[in-house]
Amino acid sequence: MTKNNWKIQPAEVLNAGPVMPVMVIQNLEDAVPLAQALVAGGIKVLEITLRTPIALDAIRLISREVKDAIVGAGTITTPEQLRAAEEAGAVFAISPGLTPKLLAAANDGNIALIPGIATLSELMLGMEYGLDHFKFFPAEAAGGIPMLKSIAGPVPKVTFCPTGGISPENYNSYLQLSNVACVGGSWLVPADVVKSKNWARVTELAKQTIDKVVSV
Ligand SMILES: O=C(O)C(=O)C[C@H](O)[C@H](O)COP(=O)(O)O
Repeated sequence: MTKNNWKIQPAEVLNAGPVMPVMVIQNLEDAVPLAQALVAGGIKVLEITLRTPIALDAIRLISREVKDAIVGAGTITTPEQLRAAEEAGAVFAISPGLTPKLLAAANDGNIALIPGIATLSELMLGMEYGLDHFKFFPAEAAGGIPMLKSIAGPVPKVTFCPTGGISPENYNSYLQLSNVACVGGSWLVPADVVKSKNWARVTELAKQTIDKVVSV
């Protein structure tokens, strides 16, 4: 489903690569080098969570300076945050869940919303607002692969980005599923690696992860 007012469609975001890093940026000075390191490793789509006070500034900087990145804001739970993310330059927003208010605000706004669902009823509510791409969160805790397979029975035409508990051990199993386009996770940006500003390691980890994707 295409929404003409959105700068980019959810399908494009979820199909731009197999993995989406969930970034928690503590220091603004890390924002651009971290994003560049991920892009150098082959990752285009970045989710910058609004979990830190400088997150919006980080989105602003990365959108301006890392041209090859598709920059999104994560942890969006309110219409106000959605508008702030758009104002900062994000082209999409990801949320851990959904509410009618958030869905309505997204329909009126200019950036794509990829809301989180963990139940069929939440999924059906999102579909009522015209969406067909969702985050499945928290993936492992909410039923993991068996849950996604079960959803594909009654609702086969919806695509997911499972996030929450995804790891180097299980990401390929998720990527094999018919209703999964990509997976998200913080494992791609380990806090200690960022803290030590080891950007080469960030690039290496991204490359290794993409290289090990088993094509379906
Ligand atoms: O902050 C948000 O917007 C979230 O919805 C949560 C994150 O996507 C998960 O916390 C990532 O999960 P892990 O990869 O298991 O660390």
